[in-house]
Amino acid sequence: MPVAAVLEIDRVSKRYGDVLACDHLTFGVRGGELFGFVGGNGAGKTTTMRIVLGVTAADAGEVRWNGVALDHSARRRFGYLPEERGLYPRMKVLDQLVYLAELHGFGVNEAHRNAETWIARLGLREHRDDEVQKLSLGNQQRVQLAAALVHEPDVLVLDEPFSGLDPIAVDVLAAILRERADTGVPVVFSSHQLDLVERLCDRIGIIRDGRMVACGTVDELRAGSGTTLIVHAPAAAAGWADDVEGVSVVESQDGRTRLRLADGADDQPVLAAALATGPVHEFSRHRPSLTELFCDVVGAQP
Ligand SMILES: Nc1ncnc2c1ncn2[C@@H]1O[C@H](COP(=O)(O)OP(=O)(O)OP(=O)(O)O)[C@@H](O)[C@H]1O
Repeated sequence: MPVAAVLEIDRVSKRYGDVLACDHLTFGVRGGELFGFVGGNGAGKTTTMRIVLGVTAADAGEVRWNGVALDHSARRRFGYLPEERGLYPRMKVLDQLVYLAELHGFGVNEAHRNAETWIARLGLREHRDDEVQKLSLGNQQRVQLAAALVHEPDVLVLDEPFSGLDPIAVDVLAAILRERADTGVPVVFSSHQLDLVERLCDRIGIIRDGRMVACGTVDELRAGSGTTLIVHAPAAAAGWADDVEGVSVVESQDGRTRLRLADGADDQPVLAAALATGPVHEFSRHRPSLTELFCDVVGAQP
């Protein structure tokens, strides 16, 4: 696979009646990268992934793989976990995975080998001869994941792959996705589990109303969010920081105040104002979590 392998979503738009599900949406996922695609309910994640896989047609824009607009044969090399899980309910797990690998051009022996490999990796050995419809939801999800992986795809696009998995399966899948990325595959997945996304992903894109509103590493997202200060001054009366230039109070409780420092503003006047109230037990800069960054970006007025 070329080093410059990249999946590009370029100014993709899609309208459903009054709803603009994707609005000139643009981002790229490089080979070897784990990319977390996050956004509130109805933000446009599933629509974007469907467009990437050709399940839904875009009104405008283009999706490219290695610089070339995607066509059917390129998409055959993609692994896709759709939101609407699409397995054959009465087919047995092993048969289903072998069948899917064969559909993607694998010979029968290789298809069997791959199917058995993913059945083992995803903890499905005891279910390999069960009908999919008889499995628990979490185990059906594991089969669906195996179905996305069984043909050794060049690109992975996974719509909420972690949903419904128990904590052990979450760890197994996290390791699998990292491993796939380490072989040069671009991996993009959506999730509402932001702690997991923060822990796992190299870069993250936050989508709101069909538009990419923040994209980068967690540190890059933090850099764009301004500085948060935590001050613990037990004797401070309410409103102690109101007259300090360049800060706004986010919340204040029991002498502990969280403040937002404007870009370029000096934090020392804040410390001086806090000391003027009495003892200061804590004065620190807070590194916001992805969940906090997400709430800032998604909760902000357009
Ligand atoms: N087939 C459709 N017909 C009409 N509207 C649609 C269709 N598919 C999606 N939409 C609308 O497009 C918008 C984006 O939906 P989408 O499913 O892409 O969001 P999402 O980010 O995946 O949300 P969630 O996190 O809830 O799964 C929503 O307002 C949704 O109602």
